[in-house]
This record gives sequence, C-alpha cells and structure tokens, in this order.
Amino acid sequence: MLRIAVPNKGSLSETAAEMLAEAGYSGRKDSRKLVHADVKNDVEFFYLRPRDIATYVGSGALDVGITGRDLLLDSGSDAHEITHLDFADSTFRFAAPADGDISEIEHLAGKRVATSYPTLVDGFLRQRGVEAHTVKLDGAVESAVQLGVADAVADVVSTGATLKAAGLEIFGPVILESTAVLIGAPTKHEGIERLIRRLRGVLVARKFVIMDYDLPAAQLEAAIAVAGGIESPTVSPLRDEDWVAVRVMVPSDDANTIMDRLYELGARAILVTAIHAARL
Ligand SMILES: Nc1ncnc2c1ncn2[C@@H]1O[C@H](COP(=O)(O)OP(=O)(O)OP(=O)(O)O)[C@@H](O)[C@H]1O
Ligand SMILES: O=P(O)(O)OC[C@H]1O[C@H](OP(=O)(O)OP(=O)(O)O)[C@H](O)[C@@H]1O
Ligand SMILES: [Mg+2]
Repeated sequence: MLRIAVPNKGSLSETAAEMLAEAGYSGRKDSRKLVHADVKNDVEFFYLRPRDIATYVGSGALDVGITGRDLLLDSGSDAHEITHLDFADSTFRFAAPADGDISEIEHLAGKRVATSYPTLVDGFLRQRGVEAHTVKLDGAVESAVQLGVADAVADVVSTGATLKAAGLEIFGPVILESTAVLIGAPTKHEGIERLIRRLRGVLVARKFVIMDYDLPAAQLEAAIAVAGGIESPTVSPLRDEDWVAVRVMVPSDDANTIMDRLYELGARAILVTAIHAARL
C-alpha cells in the first residue's frame, strides 16, 4: 500500500483534499480522523500537520506527501520535490517598517528577524554573509515588529495585505518562490507513478477546457496559430466542404480571449466544455 501524507489543516488542506478526490481517491469523512485507507486504490492517507509532512516522508516512514516547498526546505529533510501542484503560490520575503531604517538585506546585520521558517532564513542570510538573529514564532509573524520582539520579519506573502495592515514593506531579494508540491521519500515506492499520473491529470483538468468550433477551411492555419492545442488540434470534415470542425484544448484562463480571436477569423458555434479527468 502506498502511504500518503496529507495536510490536516491550514491553507493547504482543503485544496489537497479536493485534488485527491478529483483524482478518484476516497478521503476521510470525519475531520478528526488521522488515518484513512482507500483499499480499492491500494493507498493509505495520513492526515498530518503540514510542517511535519517533510519529516515523515524524508525519514521514509511515509512514501509521498503534499506540502509547501517552503516547508520542505525549512525542514531540512531528505524528502525531494516530485512535482508542483499549482496551488498555494506565495513568495517568501523580508519586510520591515515602511518608514524605518531597514531597506536592504545588509541592514539586517545585528538585528532580530521574526519568522516561522528559521532554517530557511538562517541559511539564506548566512549564504549572503549577513549575521542576524532569527526569532522563531509560530504564526502571525507580522505583529512581531509592532510588539517589539523583532526589527524585521521574513514570511509568506501572497496578496501582501497582511504586511500592509501591519505597516510593513517588503525589501531585499526574494528568499523563495513557493507553491504546493508533491514530495517523495528517498526510496521510491512502485505505486507512486500512478498517483503522479492521476494528480497530473487533475492539474490538466483544472487548468484546461475543451474548445469546439466550426471554421471556414481556408482559415485553418490562422486559427491553429491562435490555439495550437497540446499536441495538435483534431480537425474533422463537415458536410459543407468549405468548412471544418476543430477541437482543441486551451488554458481556461485564456478561453474568452481565444474565442474572441477565433470569432474574428470567422469561427462560429464556438463551444467550451470542462474536462472532468485527463491522462495525457
Ligand atoms: N496566504 C497564503 N497564500 C498562499 N499560500 C500560503 C498562504 N499562507 C500560507 N501559505 C502556504 O501554506 C503552507 C503553510 O501551511 P500551514 O498549514 O502552516 O498554513 P497556515 O495557513 O499558515 O496554517 P496555520 O493555520 O497553522 O496558520 C506554506 O507552504 C505556505 O507557503
Ligand atoms: O499576503 P497575504 O495575502 O496577506 O497572505 C500572507 C499571510 O497569510 C499567511 O498567514 P495565515 O493566515 O496562515 O496566518 P499565520 O501567520 O498564523 O500562519 C502568511 O503567514 C501571511 O501572514
Ligand atoms: Mg500561516
């Protein structure tokens, strides 16, 4: 049985559970349950704190897990990143009071930096020869400066709203671009390939839609230049020989722009449908 670590709470847990459900796995029904076996698919899920997942997978106790790239790197574990999962995108940045005297990484020398990711931050500062003191906090790191326990922070930034509300401003280089990732144990379990294929299928189903349209045959090359599909569009004859029917996968975010451009080329009856599952 493939043993899979999934986040039991926090920002990653809901989407991770949704993706596994879309990949055809059964999940726990009761949010307090810590283990769930999906016997039909020969996998067992362990619901763990996101921060602990890399430790379990790196030790080989579990075969694979879903966590954040920032948490993986901060853990220092032997687990490795297999693939990104396209959610929980964030950057990891330094920030300090907007009107203060810290605006470059060098200004952190001798200062206190609050963070929930001390290994990551210490390593980054050391690499750049800056000697600062990290203050380890569990969360709500943005309040540390206002409350006087630190001079600057290093934390996850998504919209930037939390930093702004705390009167802090980003400075210095990007410490890390993070995202949710699938991580694997040092020794590979044979069942992992099927899980990866299923999750990649979910990513495609989430990211792409199918577009069907009818087009004057003479415009085919121009239309393919607008939307070329993943490999090559399906082109079928219509009863009227001057027209063809085209089917192509397009990124869902671009669907409306592509429809506009195809319409301008003469395409008609443009239909967009969702993909429920995919194996490319
Ligand atoms: N606002 C956010 N946007 C995107 N990703 C985020 C955000 N906040 C946290 N993350 C990501 O979620 C992961 C942290 O998981 P964790 O469960 O600790 O989230 P959390 O929301 O901080 O949970 P907690 O309830 O303990 O605060 C990290 O990979 C981090 O980059
Ligand atoms: O840039 P933003 O969109 O404002 O998001 C970033 C904030 O989100 C997370 O906090 P979370 O809600 O997880 O609380 P925490 O600090 O207690 O972990 C993260 O730690 C930042 O504080
Ligand atoms: Mg958080």
